[in-house]
Amino acid sequence: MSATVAPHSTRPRRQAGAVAEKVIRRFGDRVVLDHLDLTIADEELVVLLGPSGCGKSTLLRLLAGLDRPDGGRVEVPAKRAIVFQADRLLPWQRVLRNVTLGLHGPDADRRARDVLAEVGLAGREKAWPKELSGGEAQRVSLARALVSEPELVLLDEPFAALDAITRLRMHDLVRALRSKHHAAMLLVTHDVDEAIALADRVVVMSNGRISTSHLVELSAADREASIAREELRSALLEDLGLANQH
Ligand SMILES: Nc1ncnc2c1ncn2[C@@H]1O[C@H](COP(=O)(O)OP(=O)(O)OP(=O)(O)O)[C@@H](O)[C@H]1O
Repeated sequence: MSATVAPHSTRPRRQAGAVAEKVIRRFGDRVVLDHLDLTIADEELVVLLGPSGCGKSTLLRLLAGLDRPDGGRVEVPAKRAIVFQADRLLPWQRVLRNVTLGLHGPDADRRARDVLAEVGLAGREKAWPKELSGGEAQRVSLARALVSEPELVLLDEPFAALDAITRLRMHDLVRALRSKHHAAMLLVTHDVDEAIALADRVVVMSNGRISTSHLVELSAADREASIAREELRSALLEDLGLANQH
């Protein structure tokens, strides 16, 4: 079966933040993605959960354009950004240059400074990556992703290496950035609580496909504590085969 990867911008009208249709990805004999379908609406934040090794990063890499499917169709906007678990900053460049990397134009520095201020790092432009905490380094990674105003942001376990308090601060930051940047987002995590805290929709992957999809129509307060939250949490744990865990 042939595979296509089409940037939206070649089409007259954009349908959604991203579309994966009947996507297949094999590594040797192993079929990791098996006719997977997923649509992400404009400005929607979808969280992807699934057991280790089920193919979450493989899907993200396809949507980022870092890999190609063996079959099916991937339709994504031309402007995309990806943030990984490890910050991947260039150690020999200061914070500002790490953010302007790949940016062109006379206002690149100003835009980078603005986004650094948004992520709470005003005044740290001249710092070296080795001088940053883990949370600060991931803030720089977010700034680098957002500075080009992408229409799709892919986040592969971006907060997994951070301590619990820093992680909660990063959730606040993602919520604040969303209201300003209006990108569609797909965030991979192993953390059901993180999924409920952030998602418009949580999708669960198993056997190479999206097996379930849950809209999260909860207020900010209800995401913290409510019966609906606990019901969603139980449903997600069941989907993941972790129903006996609390
Ligand atoms: N380049 C590759 N070559 C061969 N096998 C690969 C390659 N990339 C991924 N795989 C395999 O595909 C499967 C899915 O990997 P992937 O990293 O997408 O899983 P994941 O769901 O993101 O896992 P985790 O939650 O542990 O990060 C794994 O069995 C992995 O070994």
